Amino acid sequence: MNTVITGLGPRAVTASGLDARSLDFSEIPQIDISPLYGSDQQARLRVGEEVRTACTQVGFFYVTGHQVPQSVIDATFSAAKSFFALPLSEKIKLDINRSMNMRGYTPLLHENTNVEGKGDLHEGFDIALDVPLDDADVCAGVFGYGPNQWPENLPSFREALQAYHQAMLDLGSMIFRAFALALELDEQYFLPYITKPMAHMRVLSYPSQEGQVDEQQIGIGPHSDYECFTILRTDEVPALQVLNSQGDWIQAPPIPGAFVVNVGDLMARWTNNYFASTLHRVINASGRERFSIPFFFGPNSQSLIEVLPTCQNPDWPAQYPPIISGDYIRSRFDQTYQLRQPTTL
Ligand SMILES: O=C(O)CCC(=O)C(=O)O
Ligand SMILES: [Fe+2]
Repeated sequence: MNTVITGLGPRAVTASGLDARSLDFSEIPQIDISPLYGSDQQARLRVGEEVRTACTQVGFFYVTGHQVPQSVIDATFSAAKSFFALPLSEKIKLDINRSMNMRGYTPLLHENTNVEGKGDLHEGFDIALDVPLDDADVCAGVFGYGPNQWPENLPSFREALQAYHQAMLDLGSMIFRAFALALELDEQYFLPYITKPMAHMRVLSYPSQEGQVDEQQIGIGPHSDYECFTILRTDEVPALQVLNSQGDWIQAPPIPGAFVVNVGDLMARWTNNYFASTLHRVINASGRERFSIPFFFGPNSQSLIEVLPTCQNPDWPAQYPPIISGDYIRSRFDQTYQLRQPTTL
């Protein structure tokens, strides 16, 4: 691995001879991960190299060649539309503020991702790994675990989101394999860390903003994600923007059939800032409602996260002390929840 240590930590250098390509992510790479499902070892390593370049230089990439059935995705968007179309009085019965473990409904403007913002212009519904109340970790109060809550009269919503969540657990473990290859670790390195991941997931609905857009009140204010990585699917409405290293916002338009994957802060920390966790935001000024489904993937709540062995050496000492995954994620959720609006109807 060819790296240069900069004031912001090490950056990857691709072997491109003397030619300088002005990549610096005016483009977000597209990576075909289908070799990860096959047995050609060289092809798998090439996927790892592409993922390494994307994660070190951009922090974002599109994934194609996955095995998530289109029917599972379509059913989830359609279920999300039906749910958000319910009257507020129905949705608020599942208020996330009354949930012990951050599951349920968030009304419009109740979340504030940006400390300086005036509330995010989206509604959401959150689920995560469904862990029963009699589970030992739930009884012991381990952060992030517990049961989901569901609308009573919308069984198709529950079925669709559960199937989508399972598909993301499978795709997420494939992406962790690619991360391991990218980091010159054993391909299975991360698997013991994701035997009981919190695996938080949301369906989001963004109304369109008309006229002059107030930068303090957009779909989602500028933020980085907390976990190791996010797998995002959006409908066909372009609205996601990503900040490049020059400080410019770059459009990340939807690509048919592709997921967007972005590195989160816990992975940046685990890799000693080798992987970049990149700021992003959402502005929907398309004239139509927009739907998206982010799935946030990281280790088991009780995993110890220490800078990876391949991401440190005497010239590149670990910049972070070891931390329990759930403690880190809890601290990030606590910050966001402080900015939430209490629910009033
Ligand atoms: O809806 C999107 O495109 C992005 C959502 C997002 O960034 C998030 O939920 O963290
Ligand atoms: Fe995000």
